Amino acid sequence: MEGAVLAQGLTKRYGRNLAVDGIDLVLREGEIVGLLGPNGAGKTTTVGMLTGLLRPTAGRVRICGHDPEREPIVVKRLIGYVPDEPYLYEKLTGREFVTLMAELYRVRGPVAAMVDELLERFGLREVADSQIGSYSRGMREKVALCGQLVHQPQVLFLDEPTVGLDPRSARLLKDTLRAMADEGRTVLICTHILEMAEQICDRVAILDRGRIVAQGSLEELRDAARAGEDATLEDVFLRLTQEAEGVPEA
Ligand SMILES: Nc1ncnc2c1ncn2[C@@H]1O[C@H](COP(=O)(O)OP(=O)(O)OP(=O)(O)O)[C@@H](O)[C@H]1O
Repeated sequence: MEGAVLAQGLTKRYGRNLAVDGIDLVLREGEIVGLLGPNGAGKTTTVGMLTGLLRPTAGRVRICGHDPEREPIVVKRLIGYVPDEPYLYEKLTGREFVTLMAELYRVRGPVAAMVDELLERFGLREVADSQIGSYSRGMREKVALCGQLVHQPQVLFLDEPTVGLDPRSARLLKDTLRAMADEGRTVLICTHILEMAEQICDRVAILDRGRIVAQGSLEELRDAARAGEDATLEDVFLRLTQEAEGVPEA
């Protein structure tokens, strides 16, 4: 079963630095998966390869059965990707930007109404006709997200999605992602915010120095880390990443 996202032996080497070291990952339809790991663990590099933006040194990627290297257009239509610092056109208004994204993705149907609905949902109606250059950090994140939701991607990749969001917007994002998953879509979230992963992810994979050191539901990770029932994801995360670094337990 290939799932919505498949990585097999996925590897990226930068010179002598093995940034991603042969990881295997399967994401199924309808699940929200968190990719967690300390700084420099290889999360962004992994997502770069899954989205076809970075060429793997070795290994195989499939998105809904398609190869991002051989079928880049097909794969780009299927996915959405919001990087941690999205590239935005400062001179465009929010409405123009999301409309442009809809056009690039050849969205059919009532595009203007779809764009309005997204901007409204993310509380951007009042700034919809202002230039993105004047937006706050959170507004920029939200408009970038709208630009990647307008074509209703089958798989959505988000890098550090809630960093600039206020609690209401973070909640809205979580509800939106859950609704997507309920429709059978797949979401991969790279995050440092363990609370967010705990609240929203069906499953997490913990990446450390380019390797997946554990993956599963929070309960499964608690078992893997031999942590007690009341252990938080933070406890589990610290224990697993410390073990991988050979740091003795306190
Ligand atoms: N373009 C590049 N050239 C050389 N090395 C790189 C490049 N991009 C990433 N790396 C290295 O690859 C490793 C993984 O980096 P990556 O950005 O994927 O980590 P990350 O888990 O996303 O980190 P963070 O949480 O800090 O964003 C790091 O050692 C980094 O220095």
